[in-house]
Amino acid sequence: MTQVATTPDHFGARLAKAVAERGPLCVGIDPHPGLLDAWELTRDADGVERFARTVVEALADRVAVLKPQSAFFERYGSRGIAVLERVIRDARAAGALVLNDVKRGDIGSTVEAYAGAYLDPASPLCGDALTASPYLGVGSLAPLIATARAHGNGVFVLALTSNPEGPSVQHAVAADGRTVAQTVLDEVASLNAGYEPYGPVGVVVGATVGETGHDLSRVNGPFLAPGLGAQGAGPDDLRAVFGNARGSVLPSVSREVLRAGPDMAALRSAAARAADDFRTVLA
Ligand SMILES: O=C(O)c1cc(=O)[nH]c(=O)n1[C@@H]1O[C@H](COP(=O)(O)O)[C@@H](O)[C@H]1O
Repeated sequence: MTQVATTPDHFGARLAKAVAERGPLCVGIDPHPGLLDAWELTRDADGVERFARTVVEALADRVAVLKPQSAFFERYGSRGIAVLERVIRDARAAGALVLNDVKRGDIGSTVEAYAGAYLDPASPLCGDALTASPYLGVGSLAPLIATARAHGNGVFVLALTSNPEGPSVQHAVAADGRTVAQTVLDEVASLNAGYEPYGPVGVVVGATVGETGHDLSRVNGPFLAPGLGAQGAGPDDLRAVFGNARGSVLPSVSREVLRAGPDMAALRSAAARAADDFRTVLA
């Protein structure tokens, strides 16, 4: 876990390059039943496939990161998972980085299997990164970090989530006086030490969380910032939440952009507008 790689193709470098070229934006592919209705698609694997493939066709050649939310595919069983496989493959082929939003966390020996499923190129579900939950201990995620490093992929660890229930766990104070979230931030910082422009282990900090008093300055990794749009936060909140760390923020929106569909030109303009707004605030 102390190995440091600063080769240009580690995930931090790949993400920084994608953001520089395409703008600071991650678009979530979240085929909510209500969105399937609005797009006049069926609430089944066929509907999800049409939905997700439209997003990929409209956006994968222009946004930095696409983030399929796995549960919306899993709920349709093996056919839904097969759709997810194709979405991951096609989005990456069109040049987007794919962040598998699976929020996995378990004992280390099982985390090893998740690493094989989502971060090893031998798997049909392999993306460029995944979301992970640290509540079995950040150390339990070691197999994810090792597999990510081995293949130039990344991991985004939940720290200060965008939902209102998050602080009851994440602001809890541990025996050493730090909050749970600060412990996560500090452990991730040590995993990213020595990397440039930043390391392959990101953290999730919602744009909704306000000024929490946590120290974000040492993470040396990307910040995934959901909570924008449908959950109420706007671009200006990024300045308040991230302060001087805002140069490493990857804003993430799902419904706010997806509601513009199914028209592909409308999806593209919604994404372009969001990327422009975020670029201005994060500069
Ligand atoms: O890890 C995430 O992506 C995530 C973390 C978090 O703290 N809050 C959060 O909303 N998300 C995800 O980000 C997306 C937000 O969707 P919208 O509210 O529609 O933009 C959903 O897929 C959530 O599961």
